[in-house]
Amino acid sequence: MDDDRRSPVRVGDQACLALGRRAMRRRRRARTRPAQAAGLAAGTRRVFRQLQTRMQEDFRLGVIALCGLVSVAALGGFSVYRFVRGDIALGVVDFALVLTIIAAGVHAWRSGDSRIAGLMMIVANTIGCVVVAALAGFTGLFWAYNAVVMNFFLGDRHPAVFASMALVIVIAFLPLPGVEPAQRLSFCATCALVSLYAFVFAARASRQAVRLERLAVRDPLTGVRNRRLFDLDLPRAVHDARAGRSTPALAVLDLDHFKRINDRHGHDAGDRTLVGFTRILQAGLRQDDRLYRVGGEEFVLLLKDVQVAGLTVLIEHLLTLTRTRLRSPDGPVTVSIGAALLRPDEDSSEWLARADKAMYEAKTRRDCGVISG
Ligand SMILES: Nc1nc2c(ncn2[C@@H]2O[C@H](COP(=O)(O)OP(=O)(O)OP(=O)(O)O)[C@@H](O)[C@H]2O)c(=O)[nH]1
Repeated sequence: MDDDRRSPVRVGDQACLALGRRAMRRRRRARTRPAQAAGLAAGTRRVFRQLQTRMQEDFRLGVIALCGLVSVAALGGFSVYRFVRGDIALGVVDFALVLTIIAAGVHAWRSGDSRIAGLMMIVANTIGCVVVAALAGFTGLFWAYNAVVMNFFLGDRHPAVFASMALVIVIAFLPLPGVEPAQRLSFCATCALVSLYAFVFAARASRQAVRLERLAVRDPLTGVRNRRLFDLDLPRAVHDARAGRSTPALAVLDLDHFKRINDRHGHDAGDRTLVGFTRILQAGLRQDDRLYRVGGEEFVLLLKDVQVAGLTVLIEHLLTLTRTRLRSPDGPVTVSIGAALLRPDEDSSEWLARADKAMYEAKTRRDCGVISG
């Protein structure tokens, strides 16, 4: 009885000891693990995080990456299989497709231009399908269904429709080894139908995606970019500046005595003033300048390429535009602006804090701009 009661404890003890020994071994290994390995793991995690973020932001890049990976694995496998079986020509085609998909993926990742990469994959898919059908005959035709569906997600609808039509027409007339006319007809009809369904689905999905994207990044009242997008764009601007691609500046704009408009004339009058303000600002900005609403009556301008002189002129211009054009039921409205050019050694939050501080300095006088030194 005693033994029975003690035995689970003993087993537990042994298990604990074993766990303890394992933990000690792990700790010892961890102590001796070279710092390089830790650095490599951190680097890999960083790349995965970057990949995840970019794929979430760019729908097409996500499709290219995921479909690309699956296609590379599948076609790579087929390529090896074909070489082993002695189908050198088909093996070469599959291998060329794998290389094109990798090249397209790398291009999309490096340049951020997923459109060209998608187009490259559409062209490769279509030509690949035709060549495979011409070489393999009936069995080669099945790859076309894959390709036509993928095309609608890899690129815009127009090139995808064009590629699908071209594929069906070419297959309809191409001499194919061992393919009966009825099989060919059946393939062309089903492939055209699959393309049509893919087109309808892709068109709806892309409309929804655009709508959702707009809802996610735009301020519903004024239609300008929102705080969420600003939080994403700000570190990107710092990154671009570090890479030597731009000399950016930030300007924080805060309407003066805005509460008074709300209090005296109601919230709707305040809303109309905010909308009017954004219209006026947008009229005075360059195409590359980005305007965000980050709070109630607080806006931020992210300017891509600017120097102190240009920034001074722009701020003067915006102060004048607002003072002379923005009207509320309470009379003319003014704005206070604080700005800061990015310093080489600061991060995004330090940069924003400097621009914010400059705005609070401007607020002491109102209808005024201050550029952080
Ligand atoms: N109409 C309207 N008012 C808003 C909105 N968001 C915030 N507010 C109001 O904006 C006002 C901001 O007031 P304060 O921060 O005191 O600023 P202010 O009156 O402009 O004062 P100064 O900035 O010091 O000149 C508050 O009354 C908020 O209720 C909005 O979307 N619409």
